[in-house]
Amino acid sequence: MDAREMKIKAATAALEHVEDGMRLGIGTGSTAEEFVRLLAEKVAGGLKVQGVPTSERTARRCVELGVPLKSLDELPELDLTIDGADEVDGNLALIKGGGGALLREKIVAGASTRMIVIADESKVVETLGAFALPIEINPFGSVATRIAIEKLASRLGLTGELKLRRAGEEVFTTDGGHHIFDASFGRIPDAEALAGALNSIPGVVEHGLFIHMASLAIIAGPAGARTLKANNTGANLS
Ligand SMILES: O=C[C@H](O)[C@H](O)[C@H](O)COP(=O)(O)O
Repeated sequence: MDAREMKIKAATAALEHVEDGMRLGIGTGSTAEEFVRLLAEKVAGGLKVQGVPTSERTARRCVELGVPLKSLDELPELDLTIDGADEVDGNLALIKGGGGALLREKIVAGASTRMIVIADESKVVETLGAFALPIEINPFGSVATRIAIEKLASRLGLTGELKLRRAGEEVFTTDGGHHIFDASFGRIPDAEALAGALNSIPGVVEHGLFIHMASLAIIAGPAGARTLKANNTGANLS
């Protein structure tokens, strides 16, 4: 099974959690896009859902494929969000934001009763941090914000490069008009402490640590899909 087939496998299993009439948060990224494609087929077949997209990219894809959309202001309470991740640990703590959608993803997941993560086995780690942590910042005072992040991380025993994300020649700009530092801290033993600390820096808009947000991860590997719940419990799906 190649990488795309694994994403499809996870997205297919996630679709089983979608029920008629649901208000659905719809994630961003290549795995979430497989979910959108499969969801659109179900919608064409009569399934009634209302989706809230986590990015302009996902919104465009939903419109192209005919998935009905609402804004989060129109639909501020959601039943379920299905989204991808860059890393997942055994307690379902996540790193997200590789596609730059972390802020809207976190707002949408926070407005949802449940969040299900879909990913392939390559995303599962023992300790978060091999993937550089996206930190969304306000462009104003970004040098001061960088220094504040570095000082604070160092107090937690973390050091590493903070790379300003670029899109070709330009600085990458998020849907919210912000910039992103990708922080290569390496292993993050206490993600909760880092998350809290980053939230205390005024120039930090949001960070890609999603802790205690997901209730289930559907992980697809060459042999099939399995579920992962907090504290390493879960089951094989096929
Ligand atoms: O900002 C992007 C998101 O957090 C994505 O869900 C994450 O980067 C995973 O994307 P993919 O499914 O393409 O690996």
